[in-house]
Amino acid sequence: MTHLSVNLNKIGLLRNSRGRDYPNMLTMAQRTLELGAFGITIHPRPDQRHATYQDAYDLKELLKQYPGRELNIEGFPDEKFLEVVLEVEPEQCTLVPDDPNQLTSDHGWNIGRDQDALRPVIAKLQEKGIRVVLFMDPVADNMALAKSVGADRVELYTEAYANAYHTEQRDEVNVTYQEAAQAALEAGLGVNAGHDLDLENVGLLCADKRITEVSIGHALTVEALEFGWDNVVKKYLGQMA
Ligand SMILES: CC(=O)[C@@H](O)[C@H](O)COP(=O)(O)O
Ligand SMILES: NCC(=O)COP(=O)(O)O
Repeated sequence: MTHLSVNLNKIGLLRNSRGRDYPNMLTMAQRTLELGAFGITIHPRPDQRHATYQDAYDLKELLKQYPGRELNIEGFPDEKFLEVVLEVEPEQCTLVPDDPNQLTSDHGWNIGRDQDALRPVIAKLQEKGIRVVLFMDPVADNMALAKSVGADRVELYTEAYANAYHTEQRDEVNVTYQEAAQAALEAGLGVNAGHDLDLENVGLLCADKRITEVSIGHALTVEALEFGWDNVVKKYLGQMA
């Protein structure tokens, strides 16, 4: 079974849009873990508009109550990010080549260009026992390079797959991802996947069992609204009766 790590960035975004701690990140993480999710993912960006660095510390404390479950911290390895991750010691850290002001993640690493910067960062994280994942476009030929800089896993960036899912290109694009996953496995890497996965598209991607873990946040939050909205509106109408 593929592991599900629920990305709580959008809970952070909602919380940060008002001056109080609602929704509460830890409550939502606890509910998620109690429901059986394997892990919690956050992606604190430099402006902390989603998850904050403090969330990383708080979630690590919570995860101690759930042995065998994992905290995955994603982000660009700038000085502050690395300081936090090395202190928090999550089970997994996913390095993502985001610019500081990027709306959302939109490309994988160019390892040929960035290998000299990545190698020492990966080694430092691994010294703390942290599993290191590189966010990668689904290019089979680049998987051996990811292994050569020391990564433990890759995370395949799945926006292109999600975009193709409702088109005639779906199967062809899925094959591209499966080939990239197979190349990663053959290079000795584990395979994660994420970005724009949702209830409709995640099944096909994971069907061939090459993918160990998916992290899902944006669509999961929207789907929670979609599936919960009618119920809650009815409850309010009940209060007005
Ligand atoms: C690496 C990746 O694909 C995710 O971290 C994604 O960027 C989710 O973050 P947001 O929902 O905050 O854009
Ligand atoms: N690594 C991807 C992730 O954590 C969540 O991406 P999304 O589901 O918010 O697009």
